[in-house]
Amino acid sequence: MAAPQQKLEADGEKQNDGYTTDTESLVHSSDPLHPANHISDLCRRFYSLGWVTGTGGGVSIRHGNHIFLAPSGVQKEMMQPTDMFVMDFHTREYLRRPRALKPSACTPLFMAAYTHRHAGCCIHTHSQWAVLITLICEAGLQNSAERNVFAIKEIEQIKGISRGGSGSDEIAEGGRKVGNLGYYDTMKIPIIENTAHEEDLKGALERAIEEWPEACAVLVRRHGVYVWGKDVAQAKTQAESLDYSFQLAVEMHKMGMKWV
Ligand SMILES: CSCCC(=O)C(=O)COP(=O)(O)O
Ligand SMILES: [Zn+2]
Repeated sequence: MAAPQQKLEADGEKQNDGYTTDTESLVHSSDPLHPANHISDLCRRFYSLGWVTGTGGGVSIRHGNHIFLAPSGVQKEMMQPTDMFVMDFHTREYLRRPRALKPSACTPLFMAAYTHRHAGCCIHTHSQWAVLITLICEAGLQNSAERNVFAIKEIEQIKGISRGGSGSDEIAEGGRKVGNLGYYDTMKIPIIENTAHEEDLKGALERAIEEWPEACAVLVRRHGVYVWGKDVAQAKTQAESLDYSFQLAVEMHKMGMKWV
């Protein structure tokens, strides 16, 4: 006869560790592209790029109506699939909450990208290139319109950036252009001011998303960048293309060259 704990597990009933055996299937998969596995893998890769060091930054994936989120304040490159939180997109209720962990403080920001841009993935980096470019814009540009946006053109890598924010639609609403930026287009990424607590960035990030409908990212001064895409591949391509552009602009600035 099964012991009481085994009986509960067999029935998928609520255990005293905060989640049911049913919810465990949300994070167990042999598929490396399953969101729980994918987030763990991406964070290890992003750690080596300096994007998620010292527990900062992170990645979230939307899979149907399930939002996969990492825990807060943990070493992101050490995470396991079983550390993931899973939230229902519509009810905002957690379907799975690992015991003794808190969901990422970036959760309201990731949710803004899912809600307002129909994103499938959102990446938050603490890349030093992102931080430096916000400082250069702050220090070098007197005009507030220029101070609060990073703009660059005639750099091949901006072809990795979608014209339409998330790039989720073949024909964008409101007559917006589709596809990726061209060599002679100008890529513009808004910059918002940092706040004492990550979650307090939500209002400014939502305003920037509304004001810049073609932007696929928002820079946060002295902090990093939030980048999204219609799926993981697009979010990752855009995060890489942006980081390349930030680094290039910083190096150009050091050589006294202008990037626009
Ligand atoms: C040194 S990390 C400070 C918090 C932060 O900016 C961040 O991106 C990480 O938040 P999380 O809650 O996901 O650890
Ligand atoms: Zn952060």
